[in-house]
Formats: sequence, structure tokens, C-alpha cells
Amino acid sequence: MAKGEVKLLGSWPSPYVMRARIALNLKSVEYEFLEEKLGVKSELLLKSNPVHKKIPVLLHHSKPICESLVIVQYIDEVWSSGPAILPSDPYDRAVARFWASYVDEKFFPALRALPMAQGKEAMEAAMHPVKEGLALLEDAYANHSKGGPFFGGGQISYLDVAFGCFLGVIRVSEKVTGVALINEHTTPGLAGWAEEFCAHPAVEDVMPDTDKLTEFINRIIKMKSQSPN
Ligand SMILES: N[C@@H](CCC(=O)N[C@@H](CS)C(=O)NCC(=O)O)C(=O)O
Repeated sequence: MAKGEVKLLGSWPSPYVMRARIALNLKSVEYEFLEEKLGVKSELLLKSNPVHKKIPVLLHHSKPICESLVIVQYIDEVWSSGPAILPSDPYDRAVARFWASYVDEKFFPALRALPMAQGKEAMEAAMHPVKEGLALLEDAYANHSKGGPFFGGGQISYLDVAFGCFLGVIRVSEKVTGVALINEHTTPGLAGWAEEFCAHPAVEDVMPDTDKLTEFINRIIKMKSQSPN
């Protein structure tokens, strides 16, 4: 199959969409970005992802691929001549997939609740699982980065993309709570990693500005509080 004709259905604030964009950038794949409007699902989205109706959706020669981590793996397999995203060693690959799944199933749900917590007590309760998750990820970084700047060692790989896409939301949470969640004292490995990750050429243009993302998240929180169902 020719490698051209790549479109991505997404939205700028979405961390999941960012995963696909970073993977495409890592492989230097040109693509058309089709921005979905907040609160409106396009016909193309509904047709392309009828099961979850969520972004991102990658369209490769009009064929849809859904779920951000599936998309990252697809990009890695199709554009295999570019730098590998999944680790080549089966054990390293299993470890990276384990932590990516931890990040989606445990860490992000906890992080997402943080900016919504109202009052000191609720904030402290919401902060606890986030700090716990970051401590686990700090250990994972120490154990698997092999002394390199990234989870994948010397170069960005699967877990960097899977976890790094949430740095924007982490920064918003830090701004809203006034607590440095990733810092030199409690998570020194992650502090250095976050800096390297955000400065990477495949990432810097797709990582949202913290003030703009804060404004967006505040708008969502307000919308949800006005119509909780
Ligand atoms: N597990 C999905 C999650 C995707 C997801 O939650 N996307 C959000 C945007 S960040 C979405 O489309 N939300 C719209 C909705 O829930 O209706 C993935 O990894 O792609």
C-alpha cells in the first residue's frame, strides 16, 4: 500500500490525539489534521468510530484506525523505516505496554479529577492517588530508562508518548492547585524527562500552551457543572 493519504481526526487539547500526532511526527509522516469542534461530533467521526465515537481517528487511505495506542502501534508498523516507537526487545515492549495501560487505567482518571476538586479537603484527597502514581512512574523511569533521557533509553519510545501526552494536564493541575507535582525533589527523574520530552522536535509544536489549556479545561468544568448529565 502506498504510504500517502493520511488524515487525523482530532482536537488540539486532547492528550490522546497528541499521541497520534507525536507518532506521525516521529516518523516524519505528512498528514491533514481535521479539527473536531467541541461538543459536536462530525459525520466523519461517527462513521469512522461508531463504537466509541471518540477522537483520535487516523484515516489511512480512508480506512479508519481508532484508539490512540492502537494508532501509535499502527503508525510504528506502517512507517517501519523511521525510528522505532515500540521497543525491539520483547520484554521491554511488554514493560512499556504494561505502564501505558497503567497510565490510561489508573493514572489519568486520577489526574483528570484533580482540577475539578473543590475545596482544600477534596483537593488533598484527589491529590493523593496522583502523587502515588507519579512515585510509581518515577520508579519505572529509574528502572527502565537505562540511564538515557527517555523511558525508552536514548530515544523517545512508546511509553514516553503514552505518558508524555498528559504533561499538559499535569501542568494545568499544578497551576490550579499551586503544587508542583513533578519536581526536582520528589520526582527528579521525571522532572528531567519532562523537560527533554517537551523540547523534542516531535513534541514541542503539539504540546498545548498551559494557559490556553487551563482556559479550555475551566470551560469544560463550567459546562459540566451547568449540565452534570
Ligand atoms: N481510549 C481512547 C480515549 C479517547 C478519548 O477519550 N477521546 C476524547 C477526547 S480527549 C473524546 O473523544 N471525547 C469525546 C466523548 O467522550 O464523547 C483513546 O485512547 O483514543
